[in-house]
Amino acid sequence: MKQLMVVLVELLLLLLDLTYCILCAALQTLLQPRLKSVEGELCLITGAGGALGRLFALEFAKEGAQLVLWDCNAAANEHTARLARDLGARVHAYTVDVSKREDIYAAADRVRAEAGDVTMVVNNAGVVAGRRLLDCPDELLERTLLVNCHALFWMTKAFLPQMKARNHGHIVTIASALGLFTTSCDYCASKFGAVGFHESLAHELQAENQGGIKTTLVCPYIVDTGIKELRSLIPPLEPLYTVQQSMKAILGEQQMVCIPRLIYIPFLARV
Ligand SMILES: NC(=O)C1=CN([C@@H]2O[C@H](COP(=O)(O)OP(=O)(O)OC[C@H]3O[C@@H](n4cnc5c(N)ncnc54)[C@H](OP(=O)(O)O)[C@@H]3O)[C@@H](O)[C@H]2O)C=CC1
Ligand SMILES: CC1=C(/C=C/C(C)=C/C=C/C(C)=C/C=O)C(C)(C)CCC1
Repeated sequence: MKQLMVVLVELLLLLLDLTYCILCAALQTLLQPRLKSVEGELCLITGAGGALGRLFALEFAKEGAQLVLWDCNAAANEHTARLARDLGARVHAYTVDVSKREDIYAAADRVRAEAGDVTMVVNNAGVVAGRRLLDCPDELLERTLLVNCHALFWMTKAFLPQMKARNHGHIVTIASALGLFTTSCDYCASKFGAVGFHESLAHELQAENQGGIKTTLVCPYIVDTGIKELRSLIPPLEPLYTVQQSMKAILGEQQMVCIPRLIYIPFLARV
């Protein structure tokens, strides 16, 4: 009799466990945003030879997008291109220094002629000087602002007109948690600029009824990509996890994503 009771209780627990799992799965499915398809989209990624840029390229390739890869590091960019082609993607790779406005415009013209109209831009290229203000050469400080912030203006001016003509496109800004609160001078200034740029662009598109053009802001905590200037006591994020979370936000056409969610705390405290 006692043994039968034990078996019954165990069966009941198993049933409860199963119900809980089914409810969780159903809730997750219901709450998950619909993810759009990027099959056939022409997706340009800057800094595609770097750690996150390469992973973005491979994720977009898996999703069926055609790729335009930009990086100032030709060898690293070509390596990403090869990996993406191995996944079956059509890839155009260009060596471009996005700190130079005229280089961006010239490369954009080449892309239009050789690959067609870009429908998605992932502004991912980024640098950091990582020195205290008074110890840092002016050129290094300037470079951070040019690559992380000014380039967003020129990239958008180069590719937004064709998106507007079709009211279709997506502009992604890879900023940083350091675009929401401060630690290092040049990097934070540039990433605050990136966040401000993203927010203003989103407002401008909304005011112009260009609802078909989406914008997504990505603000990750430190990622384990080897940028030695970005260190903290708390362990860094895994690059693949960071990119997969970003992809969910991009394909879900989310306005913004903080990775991890804890980063929303300083963001909300800002208001
Ligand atoms: N790693 C981190 O902890 C975090 C990174 N981010 C942001 O994510 C983005 C990607 O970072 P991550 O992958 O770690 O960085 P990486 O340094 O690994 O990659 C950046 C890539 O951009 C290239 N690049 C640098 N300057 C230029 C330029 N002027 N023109 C074209 N390409 C350029 C780099 O080339 P080269 O190697 O030759 O310099 C490199 O290939 C950046 O915007 C960064 O600020 C945000 C939060 C945390
Ligand atoms: C404020 C804050 C945090 C610290 C964040 C830090 C230190 C972020 C550094 C980010 C960097 C260096 C990004 C590079 O692009 C925690 C611990 C997540 C908890 C939530 C509040």
